[in-house]
Amino acid sequence: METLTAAILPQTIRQRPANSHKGTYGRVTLVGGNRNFGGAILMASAAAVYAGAGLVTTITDASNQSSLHARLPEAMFADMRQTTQLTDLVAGADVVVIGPGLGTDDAALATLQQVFQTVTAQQTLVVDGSAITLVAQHHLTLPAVPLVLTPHQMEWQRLSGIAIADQTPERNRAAANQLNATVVVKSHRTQIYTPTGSFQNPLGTPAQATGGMGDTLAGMVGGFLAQFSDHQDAVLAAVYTHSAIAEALAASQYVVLPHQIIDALPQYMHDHQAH
Ligand SMILES: NC(=O)C1=CN([C@@H]2O[C@H](COP(=O)(O)OP(=O)(O)OC[C@H]3O[C@@H](n4cnc5c(N)ncnc54)[C@H](O)[C@@H]3O)[C@@H](O)[C@H]2O)[C@@H](O)CC1
Ligand SMILES: Nc1ncnc2c1ncn2[C@@H]1O[C@H](COP(=O)(O)OP(=O)(O)O)[C@@H](O)[C@H]1O
Ligand SMILES: [Mg+2]
Repeated sequence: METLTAAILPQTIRQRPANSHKGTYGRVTLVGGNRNFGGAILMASAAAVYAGAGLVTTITDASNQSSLHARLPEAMFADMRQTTQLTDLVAGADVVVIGPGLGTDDAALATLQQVFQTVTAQQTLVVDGSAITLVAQHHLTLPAVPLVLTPHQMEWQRLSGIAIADQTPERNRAAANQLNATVVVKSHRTQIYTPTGSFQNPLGTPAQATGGMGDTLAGMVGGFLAQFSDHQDAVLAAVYTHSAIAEALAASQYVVLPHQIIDALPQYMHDHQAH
């Protein structure tokens, strides 16, 4: 297990070439947010935008449209129930993030299965939150595309069958290999299992223990993957950045809110890009 350091940041976060445009920085489509969990997909979408993704589309319950646009006019909206449009928007993305606030009812399951059938090996799929729980509950087969799973320990228990107390690096490594995915096992000291390595995040604070913190990370992972060509580095740098910003804010705050991490992203990435 390799411990991450700040070296992952300039190794990953490139200076933007002058001759570039929004297409250079990737299209991210995020799917989630039922009637009750609209905030989750809003935070994930905002994290992708503020991390620098070139174009962000949010596919969510129609009841979330005005709050999404009030908070995040940069994101495009599509109704999760309009299945033809959903297929088109998923097919057109470089990175698809599914799960924040998706819920686990029949409609959520149908949406997840449609996304799984649509994604191709040219795209990267980030599976988070409810989507992980649905895969576990319904024994779904994950699509054969580049995959990043971002479970917290309970979601990982559901998916891998490894009880939280038994989630050792050796067992986690074996389960990640079997899933043929990069797995970010989130805890107070998050571990990342990529196809070629196992990494420990040395950062993070209990000030982060608040709803929406993982939704925010999922959006950041999507935003980093869309922009930075080395996918392992993109995931590692997103995890590191999320906790590093939280630690900095926690020096003077009892709790760190997800939107505060999102707000801090552009400056943090500016300050830690390659020179
Ligand atoms: N504002 C919103 O709309 C929010 C929506 N959320 C969404 O709610 C759905 C359900 O996710 P939840 O994670 O809340 O529910 P889950 O039922 O999947 O997991 C939460 C349970 O896992 C336990 N647990 C054990 N180890 C843990 C660890 N290391 N980290 C986190 N939990 C651990 C918790 O105590 C809790 O009982 C997801 O789709 C999520 O995206 C949540 O993110 C909360 C905020
Ligand atoms: N005590 C803690 N120390 C460090 N990081 C924490 C702590 N508690 C939570 N986190 C981080 O917060 C995030 C929580 O993710 P998750 O449980 O999926 O939240 P949600 O689904 O509510 O958005 C993870 O990145 C986790 O590592
Ligand atoms: Mg979560």
